[in-house]
Amino acid sequence: MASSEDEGSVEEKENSRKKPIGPVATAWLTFYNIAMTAGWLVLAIAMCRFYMVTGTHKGLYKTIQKTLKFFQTFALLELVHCALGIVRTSVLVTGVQVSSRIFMVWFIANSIKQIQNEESVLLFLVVWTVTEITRYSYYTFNLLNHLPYFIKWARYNLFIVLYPLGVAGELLTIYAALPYVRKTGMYSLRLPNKYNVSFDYYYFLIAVMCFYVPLFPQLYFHMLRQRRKVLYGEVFVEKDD
Ligand SMILES: CCCCCCCCCCCCC[C@@H](O)CC(=O)SCCNC(=O)CCNC(=O)[C@H](O)C(C)(C)COP(=O)(O)OP(=O)(O)OC[C@H]1O[C@@H](n2cnc3c(N)ncnc32)[C@H](O)[C@@H]1OP(=O)(O)O
Repeated sequence: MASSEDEGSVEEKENSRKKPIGPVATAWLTFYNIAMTAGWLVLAIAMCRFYMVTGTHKGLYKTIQKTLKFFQTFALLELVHCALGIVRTSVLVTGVQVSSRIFMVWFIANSIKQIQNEESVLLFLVVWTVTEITRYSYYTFNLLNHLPYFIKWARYNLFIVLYPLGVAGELLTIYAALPYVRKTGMYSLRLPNKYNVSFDYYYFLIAVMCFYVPLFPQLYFHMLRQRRKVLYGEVFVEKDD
């Protein structure tokens, strides 16, 4: 994940690392990004409609959960894209980002119905939706070589505010889930059992919250570096392992 500025680096060095992707990969990525933009747009419209009709966020998660689970799970393909080398992103950075989202959707929001109406759930839903519409439309227009500046600007500026807000929404939601998890002992394995293994989901969730402390800054600084590269043309050279 670590990358460093190399004083002697030149643009050719950076460009020489850019492997052109073939037409099949380009066609697939274009399809994937259009589908994801559309999916998150559908979610945005469903959220707005729900609020306009009911005047509250209560019940929103239940209404949009199928679409959310489908498109957020589909994002696992981003790991495949990195692993195949058809996008120039680190598997590690993408892995942390995607796994934390999948975890929030499947093991928190989907599993613990009691927290689905929390304001913090609404917060991360709105933040994710704005982020993903911007991000996937950026990738789409970029692949088509017709990138409007406002989308580029939004992709590399909005995250400055949205990332901390999204993280706050996720952490507050996990925090709200703790009492329920402790009371019910869900997903926990107590001794004695035939596997002779004990697992406490409550402490696991506390550990996950702690993982945000070292991992979130890595993602945030990764995005700040991308921002400087894309908006201001600064050249970074990845350290070879
Ligand atoms: C099991 C329990 C695990 C628990 C872990 C607990 C710890 C978790 C800590 C982390 C917390 C994260 C919280 C997070 O969920 C909160 C939010 O998301 S809030 C909303 C704000 N978020 C964001 O803005 C980030 C959104 N996500 C991303 O941007 C990416 O996922 C990320 C990997 C972070 C960065 O993307 P990337 O490295 O790809 O940067 P670029 O977009 O600049 O792209 C780099 C180059 O790759 C090309 N690319 C990438 N993807 C595509 C694609 N789909 N199609 C086409 N091209 C693609 C892109 O164009 C760039 O190419 P080039 O350099 O040639 O221009």
